Amino acid sequence: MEDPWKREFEFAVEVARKAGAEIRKAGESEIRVMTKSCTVDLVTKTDERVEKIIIGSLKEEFGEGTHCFIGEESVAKGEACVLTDKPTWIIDPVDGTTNFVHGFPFVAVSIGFAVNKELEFGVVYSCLEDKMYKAQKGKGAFCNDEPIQVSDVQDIKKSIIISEHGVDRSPEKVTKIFSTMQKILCIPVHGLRGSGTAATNMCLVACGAVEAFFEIGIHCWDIAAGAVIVKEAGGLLLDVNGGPFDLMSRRMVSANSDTIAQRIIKEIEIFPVVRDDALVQKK
Ligand SMILES: Nc1ncnc2c1ncn2[C@@H]1O[C@H](CO)[C@@H](O)[C@H]1OP(=O)(O)O
Ligand SMILES: [Mg+2]
Repeated sequence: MEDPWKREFEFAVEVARKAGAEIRKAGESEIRVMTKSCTVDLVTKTDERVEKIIIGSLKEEFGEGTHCFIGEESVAKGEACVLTDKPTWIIDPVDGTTNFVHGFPFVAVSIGFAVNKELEFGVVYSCLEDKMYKAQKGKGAFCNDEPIQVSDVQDIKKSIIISEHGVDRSPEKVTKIFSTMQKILCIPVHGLRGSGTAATNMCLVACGAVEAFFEIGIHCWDIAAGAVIVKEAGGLLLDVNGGPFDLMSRRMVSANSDTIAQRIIKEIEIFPVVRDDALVQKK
């Protein structure tokens, strides 16, 4: 079958590479840090500039009328975060901003593309490692052009699981997050990890370095691209309650297999979050 989104996919890879080069360069000079929702929710001029570069390049190439854009920093400034049937780019210019600010070496550019609310392709460029992860629906997943596959480990006791703790430090939420982590750690699993970027975490599931990554609180731009990459590498995505994955719900389990996913889901203590598409628009 003809590939209707080939041009968009190839362009996304090039834009991600260009954005990653900008991030690397910016990391060499002083980084000016600002905050968003709270003192640990960081943003830099680089996040804003790189998002402008990405969206600007895409608009120039594909026009503004037919394509829609959901970008982390544009939403922070009040743009809509609603997925329609139109071709929609879902962008995190700097995933792992806290890592970027501290020089912790995992920072990714994440570009997902959905049509009719279904993800068609995803590109994650882990720019400090120079790893380009990409996948198109039905065409497999790749890292630097080599095919990648999820791990075949089915025994949770032989797994490594990733989770993160987000930016909400209210004691009730932190208690739930750590209680879940404690229960999983004590199954026991081989280890718990976290790279500090959701997009990279998903690529670690996709290439078989870990068996699963789950989180409550992530946003659509953190995981849109990674979702395609995990699926195309043979993995699966679920809601944290075991139901179907919903990109806008801010809840996700990505895993190499249903067995591993269900075992983790048994332990997850769910707490409420406001859906991405329920965020109040400021514009
Ligand atoms: N409120 C939140 N809760 C959980 N994860 C969040 C979050 N806000 C951002 N993240 C993302 O989760 C990972 C670390 O927890 C990063 O990918 C980070 O993306 P960011 O660096 O683009 O903000
Ligand atoms: Mg992010």
